[in-house]
Order: sequence, then structure tokens, then C-alpha cells
Amino acid sequence: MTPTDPSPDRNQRRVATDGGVSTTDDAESTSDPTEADGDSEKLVDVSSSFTVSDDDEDRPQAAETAIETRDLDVYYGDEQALQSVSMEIPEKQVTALIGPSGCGKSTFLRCLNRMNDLIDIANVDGEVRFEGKNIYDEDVDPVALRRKIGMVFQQPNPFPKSIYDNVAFGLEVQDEAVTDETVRRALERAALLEEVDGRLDESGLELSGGQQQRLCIARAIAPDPEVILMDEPASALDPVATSKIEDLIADLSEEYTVIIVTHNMQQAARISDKTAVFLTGGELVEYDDTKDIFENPDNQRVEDYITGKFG
Ligand SMILES: Nc1ncnc2c1ncn2[C@@H]1O[C@H](COP(=O)(O)OP(=O)(O)OP(=O)(O)O)[C@@H](O)[C@H]1O
Repeated sequence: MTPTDPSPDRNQRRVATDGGVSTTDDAESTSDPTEADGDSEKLVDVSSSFTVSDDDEDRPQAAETAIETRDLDVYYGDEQALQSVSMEIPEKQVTALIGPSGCGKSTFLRCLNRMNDLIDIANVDGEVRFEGKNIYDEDVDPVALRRKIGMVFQQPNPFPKSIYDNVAFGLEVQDEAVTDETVRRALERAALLEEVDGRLDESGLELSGGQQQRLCIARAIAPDPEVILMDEPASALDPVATSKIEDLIADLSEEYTVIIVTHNMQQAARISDKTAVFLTGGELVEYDDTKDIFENPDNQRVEDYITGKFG
């Protein structure tokens, strides 16, 4: 899958700044993969268009569901952060979670591999179904679960260890055998091996930010999970490193289910197949194919959000 296709005949969709939604073939509307995220005014002023991945032929048309949430509520103490979120996330596709700050994207992501268990005041109601089971059932071991549903964080967080040991850690923590082959394979799948081959004993901290993030992705995929959760994996990176991570996400989605939180709507439009829009209060307002969300959203609040009227 290629996240952006620069060919002039590619159908490109434009979301008009006046809130109207139109479709155009304007080749100039190709969005810049280096586009900064976040600032809604900037979004409208600098680039009011979204380039949506069009590689439908690469996609399973009726993908199986990898994870399903049913009436998921999350509270931090008395504060409700998610409201009855029900969602079916397709396997081996990229699903983007977008929405304004504080709307519950990270909370939702953390629910999917029980990372919220680590927050004392967090309370989760409802179900997260994975492989035919609610992951919140008492007999589910969260560590074993995280072997199948791994996570990559916003800030690259390699350990102060060698490149090799950083990847090996991903295996050790899951009681899996560490072999040179498995370490090298994970580095290769994370598109890092070529850049670090011959110096795997050097510290992971000496790598560039983008390389560190790919090292963390290698650590997450070393135990061969089914699902990779990514919480703004490129927001701390420069544009070139961001572009590499986006390409990597596209490649990974051929083998893994990828669920990504991003503040960058252009990024969501470029790399995801499905987009879920959360709005303030932890409500999932619209969830659909990415091109429908950016081209023709059903919900007025979603249209207002993606056209930069608030955010
Ligand atoms: N550990 C926590 N303790 C208490 N409240 C929290 C905690 N984590 C998140 N919250 C609250 O839950 C709500 C949702 O937060 P969350 O981080 O999930 O939103 P988000 O959409 O990911 O935000 P951002 O885009 O700014 O990262 C917010 O009101 C936030 O203050």
C-alpha cells in the first residue's frame, strides 16, 4: 500500500474551507507529508485539502474484525472520559483516532490493551472483544494480552541499552527466546536494519529521533503481535522522520492491525483506511471509511471539526 500517490490522475478530495465538501482532481492539492498538525487555523489557511489514500484494491473488501468495543465507558475518578463507545476495528488495516485535545483518544487506545489498568483512578466498563473474548475478563493476563496487542508511544523511549538489547527486551518480557534471527527480523520489519546493521551493540540512545521510534516499533513487533497501538508516534519527529514512519505504518498494516491516535488530520487522511472522530466528552461521533469522513462526513460537528471550525 502506498499512502500517497502523486500521480496527476489520482482522484484527490478537497474539503472546502467554507465547510462545503467537494471532490476535485486538482493535482496541486496533494498534501505535504511534512504538514504540521494541530492548529486548526493553520489547517484551513495553509492547506484546506486532504489527500486520502485510494489504494482500495490492496484492501480486503470485507475485512474481519480484529477488535470490537461494546459500550465502553471510562472514568477517571468521577470524571467520565469515554461514553459508551462501540466500534469494530478491522484487521490488517490502519484505523485513525482523531479529535480535539482531551476528547479521549489516548484513553480509548489504552483500553485496547489494558494500559489503563496502570492508572489507579481509571475505571473501565463495557467490553473490548479480541479473539472471541472480553479482554477485561478476570482470567485474562494483561501481560500476555500485550504480547498480542503491542503499543508504541508518542516519545521514542528506547532503554539505555544496545540496539540489540532494546529489541531483545521486547521478546524477554514475553518469555520468548531471543535469537539473532528474531532480533534482526524485527529490525528489518521496522525498516531500521539497513541503517544499524554492523552496530547493533551501540546504544539505542545514540540513534536519531526517527530511528529511535523505529527501534521502539521493532521492540513492539519483535514478539509478533496481532495489533499495534500507536499514540501519536510521529508527533515528536521531524518531517523526514515522520514520512518514514508513515511509510512504515503502511507496510506494517499488511501484516498487522494498526490503530493510531493522531492530531494531524492530513496524516490520518493519508495513512488510514478507517477514521474514528471523537469529540469533547469522550463521545465517538462518527466512524467510517477515511475517505467518507474527509470527503462527505455525515455529522455536522465532524465536518466543522475537520474543516477547522473548532478544534
Ligand atoms: N491519568 C489520568 N488521570 C485523570 N484524568 C485523566 C488521565 N488521563 C486522561 N485524563 C482525562 O481524560 C480526558 C481524556 O484524556 P485523553 O488523554 O484520553 O484525551 P486525548 O484525546 O488523547 O487528548 P490529547 O489529544 O490532548 O492527548 C481528559 O479530560 C483528561 O484530562
